Amino acid sequence: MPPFDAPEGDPFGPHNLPYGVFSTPGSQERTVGVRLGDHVLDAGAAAHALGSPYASLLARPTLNPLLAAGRTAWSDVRRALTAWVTVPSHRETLEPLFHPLSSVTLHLPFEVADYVDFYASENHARNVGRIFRPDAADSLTPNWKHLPIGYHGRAGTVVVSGTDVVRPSGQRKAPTDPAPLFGPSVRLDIEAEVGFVVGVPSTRGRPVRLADWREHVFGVCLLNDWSARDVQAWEYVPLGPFLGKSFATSVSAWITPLDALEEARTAPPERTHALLPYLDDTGDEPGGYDLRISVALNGHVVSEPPFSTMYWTAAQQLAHLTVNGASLRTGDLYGSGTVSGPADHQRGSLLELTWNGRDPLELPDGKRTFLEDGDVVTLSAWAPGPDGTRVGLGEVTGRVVGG
Ligand SMILES: O=C(O)/C=C/C(=O)CC(=O)CC(=O)O
Ligand SMILES: [Ca+2]
Ligand SMILES: [Mg+2]
Repeated sequence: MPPFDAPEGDPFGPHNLPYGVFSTPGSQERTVGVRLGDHVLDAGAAAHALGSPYASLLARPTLNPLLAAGRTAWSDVRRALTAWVTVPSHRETLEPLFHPLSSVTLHLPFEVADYVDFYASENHARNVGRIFRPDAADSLTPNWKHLPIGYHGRAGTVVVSGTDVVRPSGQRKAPTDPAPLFGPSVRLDIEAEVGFVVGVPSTRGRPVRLADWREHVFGVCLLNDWSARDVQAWEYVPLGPFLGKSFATSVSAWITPLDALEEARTAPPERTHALLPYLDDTGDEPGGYDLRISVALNGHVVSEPPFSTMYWTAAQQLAHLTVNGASLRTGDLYGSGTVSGPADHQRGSLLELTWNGRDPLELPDGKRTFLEDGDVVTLSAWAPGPDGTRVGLGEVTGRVVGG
């Protein structure tokens, strides 16, 4: 077992070091782990063994204490971890604390406090507008370029990658149906998104400024916002998504710290409308991220959405989320919104990829419009890292089971 020798070019090399929570076979005990190659380092045990002051943040069953500790602690812990896994003299001490990934169970890495989901891809918003509101003069609603649209979701149904998703039941009514029907959704869909994990709380009544985003947000995960399109289309006017999106939201088991994504920072698309001062990022450091997402359905890649095309940045989303004085809590999670690029094969939902079922996908195992029971959806992603490396963002996967 060579845990210190993640092969050259491994997207989970020492330049990455994402955090998760794991347990080993036969043990109920969960603890914070850090991924290196295809191994997990028991971070709390490593801190103890090396006499590090960070043991109290890492020997915990969730990431919440580390999240709450703030940016200086985040950077210090990351620097320490980098040294632990790269300095040869630690090898003997740490070797027994590495576990093969295949031997551990990965858990939901943090206690999710509040969950918000945005709608920040212009390509996605225009596609959905055309599909859901074909008679509207503009595919974007009048507010879209002035504020990052979002809704508050259901934190208690956020599940970790690998958790089965039970097909939801609900009301639906197609325009041609004389009355609403009730039953299992017949338009179950995915949404490929990036999730942002809040570490440091904010004070009620005090909005978080754009410039302070990094003091609050710890890192990113991959997120699949499972959506029942038939339920959504019937229920969403006038208050927005409700039961069509609250039954399950899957997140990846690994949280990549922002510090691992420095090389991936990129400018967002040019703004076409002047922004109010609290959202105006003109002249700021680049607020976008170059994350390359891949969507696989039953093992076949059906889409490759580029996160760099997102119109609203995560900093603008947090500024907007708190501008009314709403406070943040450790463990708050917000989704970027479905990531769709301009090209057909860059769309982040089956709604768009099949144009609401009109144009089925041709897969080796048959045609597909929306999800069928037994289907497995896997989102994965990587970002450019230092010196031509890749930073792996892991994956979020889930299988649909009959309701
Ligand atoms: O435009 C609508 O009525 C609905 C849009 C969505 O379903 C999108 C959504 O959940 C937000 C997103 O992921 O972009
Ligand atoms: Ca969504
Ligand atoms: Mg959801």
